[in-house]
Amino acid sequence: MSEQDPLPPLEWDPEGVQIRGFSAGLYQIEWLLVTIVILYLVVMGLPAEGGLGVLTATFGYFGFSLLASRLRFFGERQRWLLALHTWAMIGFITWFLYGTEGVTGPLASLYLLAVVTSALTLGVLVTMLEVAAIAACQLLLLHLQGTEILTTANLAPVGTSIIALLIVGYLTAALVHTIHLSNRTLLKMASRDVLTGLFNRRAFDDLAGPIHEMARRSQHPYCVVVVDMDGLKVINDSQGHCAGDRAILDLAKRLQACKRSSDILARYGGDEFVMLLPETDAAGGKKMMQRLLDTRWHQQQSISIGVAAFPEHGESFEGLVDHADSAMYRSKNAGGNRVTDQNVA
Ligand SMILES: Nc1nc2c(ncn2[C@@H]2O[C@H](COP(=O)(O)OP(=O)(O)OP(=O)(O)O)[C@@H](O)[C@H]2O)c(=O)[nH]1
Repeated sequence: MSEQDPLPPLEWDPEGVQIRGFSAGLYQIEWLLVTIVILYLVVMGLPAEGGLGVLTATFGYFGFSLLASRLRFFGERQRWLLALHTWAMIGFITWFLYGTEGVTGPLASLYLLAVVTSALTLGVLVTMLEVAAIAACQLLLLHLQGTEILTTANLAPVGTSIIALLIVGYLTAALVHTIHLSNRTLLKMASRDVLTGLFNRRAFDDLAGPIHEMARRSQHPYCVVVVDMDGLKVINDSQGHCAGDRAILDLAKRLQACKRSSDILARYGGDEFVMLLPETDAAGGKKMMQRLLDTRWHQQQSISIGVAAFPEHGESFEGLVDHADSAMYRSKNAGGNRVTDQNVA
């Protein structure tokens, strides 16, 4: 609804967005892995024993990563697809090390690629489990090379590399977690009004979009209500801005208390509030706002209210907000403290 991007929509999930974005770019890490492996084979030559197996595994892995990057069947469970990629990476690296120089070779650090991929997307716990799996793979490699694994001297290189993987994995995952938290805080700040804590105008427009779409498809009604305080300037001028702020806060609380949980309430600006009432026609919206006007509080603080409903007063959301706004001004011009709908001439 709102044209003023680039703020993300309210239902924006920074973690989900990051995972989807990372999945789309994952092939770059896998191609880096394959490129390093191929460069190694070009420089060092194919191992005399099992060279064909190493080459087949390399191209097999390359084919897998190409295929897996096209997979979409995991849908929302994109995490599992990412986990599958990292397991395949660990499996391939282990196989490659087995066919070449084993855990003591320079390419043992390739496990870092799998650990960083996991830490960026799958969280601390899964990453630590993957490091444990890598430790098991390294011990298996030592064993397959015929090395006695239960000696301190032989375990030391594996221990050193596992500690490095643990540190990198843990710190990366912790950093990503902090970034998600700050993204959430920023999103909250960008979508809330500072004084009342209600949604701001942009957030309201974003939330209204899907509700309008659903109502349009099902032809179910919804109602837009514009509420404006009467005489806030007088309060500000006579009692000061703090009193004006208190009056705005008070109204926000009352509107909050009168709405249903599915209704959306926002501060549209200044002393103007807007509500969206799903599954409510104009008569229902008017009745609800009249109940609010009938409470004792409004004998002290006057408000003007305008109501417009979909589909009876218009087919576009923006049009309905305009209609509710004009209806609100008609309430104000008629003396305030009343609710008017779009039908009133
Ligand atoms: N205290 C306070 N005042 C605000 C805030 N936002 C806007 N205002 C002031 O509220 C006043 C609104 O003025 P108007 O739009 O004329 O509204 P009004 O005085 O309620 O008059 P009518 O709407 O015609 O009844 C302006 O003086 C704004 O500066 C706010 O957050 N706090």
